Amino acid sequence: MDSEIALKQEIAWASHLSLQACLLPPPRGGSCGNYARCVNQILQGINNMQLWLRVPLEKSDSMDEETSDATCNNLSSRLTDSWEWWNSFRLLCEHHSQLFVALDILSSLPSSNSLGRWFGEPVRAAIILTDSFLTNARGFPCLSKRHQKLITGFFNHSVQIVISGSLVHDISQGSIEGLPISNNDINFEGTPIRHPLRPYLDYIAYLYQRMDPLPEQERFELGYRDFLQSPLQPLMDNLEAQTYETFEKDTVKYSQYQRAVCEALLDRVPDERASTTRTVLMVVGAGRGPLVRASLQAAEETGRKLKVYAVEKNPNAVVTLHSLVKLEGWEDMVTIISGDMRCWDAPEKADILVSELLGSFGDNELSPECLDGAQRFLKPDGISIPSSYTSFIQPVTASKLYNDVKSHRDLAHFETAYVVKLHRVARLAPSQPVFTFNHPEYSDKKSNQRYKKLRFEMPADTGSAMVHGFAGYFDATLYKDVHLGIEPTTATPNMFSWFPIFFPLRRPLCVPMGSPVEVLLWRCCGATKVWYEWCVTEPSPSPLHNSNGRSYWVGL
Ligand SMILES: C[S@@+](CC[C@H](N)C(=O)[O-])C[C@H]1O[C@@H](n2cnc3c(N)ncnc32)[C@H](O)[C@@H]1O
Repeated sequence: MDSEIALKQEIAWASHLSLQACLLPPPRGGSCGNYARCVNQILQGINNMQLWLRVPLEKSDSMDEETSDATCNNLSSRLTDSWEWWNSFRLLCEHHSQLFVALDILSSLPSSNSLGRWFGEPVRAAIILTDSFLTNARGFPCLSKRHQKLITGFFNHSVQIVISGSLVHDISQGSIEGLPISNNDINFEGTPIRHPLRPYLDYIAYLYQRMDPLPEQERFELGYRDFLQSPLQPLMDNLEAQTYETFEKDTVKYSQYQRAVCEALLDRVPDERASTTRTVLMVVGAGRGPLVRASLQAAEETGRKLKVYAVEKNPNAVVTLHSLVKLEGWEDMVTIISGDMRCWDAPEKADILVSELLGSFGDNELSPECLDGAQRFLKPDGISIPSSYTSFIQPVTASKLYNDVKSHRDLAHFETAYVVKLHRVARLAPSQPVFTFNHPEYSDKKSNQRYKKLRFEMPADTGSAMVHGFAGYFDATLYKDVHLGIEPTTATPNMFSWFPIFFPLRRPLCVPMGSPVEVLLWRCCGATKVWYEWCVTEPSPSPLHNSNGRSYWVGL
């Protein structure tokens, strides 16, 4: 019962001071269920108060103690890792969005995979005990390489660092001398004073200062981290000027396209015919013209002659496209077509078809359906850039995303795929390919419907984990060896046009250590829409998500 009394005292103190957060000591010898019940009452009773549950980053003796509570008894016999304790606790609190974790960092650390799980959990603070510090050659505190890496990871995830314990390093000789003295080190009489734990703080500050600054693009994207966005619908909707403007800033994407067009032109037109052959290239879904520019630059670079058709269905973008062609003096080379590529009656056939109709999950902006229409006017031996694209998924812990979806309190939001700059997530297993589309595709049996069953095995030393959904990516082959994509292991460096996609699960899936995760995904096509359905079958079945596209679909 000690811990319950401590808990009540802590809460009383915190609410008296109108604190926003309160750090809960772990229950010692008390009842786990009763403790959770108490926390639930507080979470319900005090609006907006955050409760930070203190969990050791190791197996803790307190967890093995006999308790009177059945839940806790079962728990203690099963527990091999403190994540399980936290998990049981948050299940008892129904994934409450105000319940957070403060991790006690001890001198030994679990494996990297085991640690990695915490980056998808709501960790607010890391409490480093002074006896976890090592001693460097000069007698000062320092941390092991693994601890340093962990702390840097916490900095990257805005986890507050707390130093706790007593001074266990004898640094009397070098205390003040040689170290900068801040105003906080001087008392009102001007005499230098130091907090006894100051050497530990200095070391943590040193680790922070040593970190590489965020690249400019990452800084720009800070506000998008873990923020759920609805995917674009460039076929059904007309994109706004601002959206095109953002696309056009991504020079990496266009230089990959330029490289692909260069290689295609060189393959298609040998040097001896370069001055006599004019290649017909069609940019389908030209937007405001960046791929037209990249194609013309490729022609100049390779010394090939080009005739370009720019097909675009968004009338607003077509206006800008006309201005661009006039401004650049491309009138003799570029013909603008205002209309939908699926029903355009082309006056001639194309040697090369260039498009960028890709979503975060590759086919989710309906590139397959659009290019099916466009391949009618590609020569039988013509080239499509991209020539193929594949989607990928992997299971993730993402408690913040789960709570954000849950906050809408409806089914539809749990059956929607979101575009999101993933940050506070733990990627639990390597990603695997889902659906592939090739272009052109002349097969009689051609269908854009797909079905895939995937089985993910988490590394054995991860332990148990919580899956809140699946992160999705794509990789596209533009032409031969030129690719672009966002799949984490092969992602095109410095390209920022796409964030990953996230398929949530209605009920978070608890995966026991060593159990595989089996997931089924469908791409379904109707007369007016395309949609995905998904479910999990192992370790325990989930409901089928988005049956018949009832919650989320992409309009044709
Ligand atoms: C993702 S944007 C790419 C725009 C531009 N190519 C770029 O890279 O910046 C896709 C463009 O294709 C256009 N689009 C989509 N489906 C189309 C269709 N069926 N026919 C013509 N244009 C289409 C959209 O209006 C949009 O401008």
